[in-house]
Amino acid sequence: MSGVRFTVYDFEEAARARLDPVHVDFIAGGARDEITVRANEAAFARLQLLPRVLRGSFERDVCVTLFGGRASLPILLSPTAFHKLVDPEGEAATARAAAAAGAIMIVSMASTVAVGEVAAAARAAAEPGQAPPLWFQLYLQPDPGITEALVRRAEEAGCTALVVTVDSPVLGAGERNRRNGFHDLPPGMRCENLVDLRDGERGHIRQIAMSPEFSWEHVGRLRRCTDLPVLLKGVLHPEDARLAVRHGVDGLLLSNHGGRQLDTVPPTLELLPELVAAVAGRIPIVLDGGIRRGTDVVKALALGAIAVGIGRPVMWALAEGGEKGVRRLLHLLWDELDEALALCGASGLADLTPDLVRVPGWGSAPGPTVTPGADTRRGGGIG
Ligand SMILES: Cc1cc2nc3c(=O)[nH]c(=O)nc-3n(C[C@H](O)[C@H](O)[C@H](O)COP(=O)(O)O)c2cc1C
Ligand SMILES: O=C(O)C(=O)c1ccccc1
Repeated sequence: MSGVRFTVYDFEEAARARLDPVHVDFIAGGARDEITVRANEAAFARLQLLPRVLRGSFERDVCVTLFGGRASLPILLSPTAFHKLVDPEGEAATARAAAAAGAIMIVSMASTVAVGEVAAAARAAAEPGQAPPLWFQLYLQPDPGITEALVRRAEEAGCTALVVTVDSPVLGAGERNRRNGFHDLPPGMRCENLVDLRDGERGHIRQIAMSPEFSWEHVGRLRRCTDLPVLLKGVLHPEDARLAVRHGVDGLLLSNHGGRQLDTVPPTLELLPELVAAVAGRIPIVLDGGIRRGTDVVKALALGAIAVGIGRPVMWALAEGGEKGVRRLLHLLWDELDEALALCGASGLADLTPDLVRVPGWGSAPGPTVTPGADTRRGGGIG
């Protein structure tokens, strides 16, 4: 049905050929001039890799443990809404592919399959007892009862972490959708996690409330209402990262929403060193935005991310070939990552250190935390 896909970009091309252009715009689009959308990918292209040689990296391992859960690769499926738009099985197909690959999937609050069903699909696709962790993303809701009900649904489904998206006090990313008149899910699809939580508005794209009313107090409240690890998605300012730690947040998903919220914010990769310095090892940082290659993963991990997330590539792969498409995508990225490790002389993710990346020209490793040349003596010198 589908041809060989050699790169993430092949999935995008195939998906574009297959999808309604309105849905292509929904997926590809970003806020306003889409400056941040472009900047995310460009930041990875700009950074250079400086590999080590002769490090005996015949056996390589890219497994990662996050909040006690193990994944076969440090690439998470970032939360994306509306998978049924591109595949009839929607998030269930995505979850089967993620589970088969041993990848952590973050189920969107705006999923078109209920989180309990997504979890069941993941369990069914994994080796017995081997289902990789499933996390749940949510937007705080003005009615605290709705927020709590969502948390309970995620817990009951067996999700092992909550990801609270805090970059959406209002919904961004509107212009392409407005131009296209894309405001509603088509008939037969709806945000299944919200069903029965409130009346009316079902199937409407805005049935999820986004509100600028929230403050750190609400994060504290959520923190107290669950034992699950809580991550914040969309913290960009280092001062907010410090506040997150102070409010008992367990991790950050450093994200600019794929350039879909505030336009002209910096690419996430460029913010990573500052945020790593701000949290100072107290909580892990996952980064998303613009990851398209194994070398992109290497760069993010070298600069201190524990793992990365992918958003659009998952949508493209699901559109291209359903469950199998997402499986192929994850296999392809795993393969690229493994190759990049080998070429960098790394045997594992711990070998990915800041000295492996450089800014062009005369640069040393980027970011304020890194002293030029500081890592060159790692593992002992020859003298
Ligand atoms: C079609 C689409 C839907 C998204 N839906 C959500 C969502 O429901 N919740 C959320 O927190 N982020 C959402 N995001 C943002 C992603 O989680 C992620 O931050 C972003 O896509 C990463 O950038 P990338 O697409 O370059 O990989 C969405 C992104 C896209 C492209
Ligand atoms: O499109 C998005 O980026 C997004 O986050 C979203 C959230 C809820 C419903 C639809 C899309």
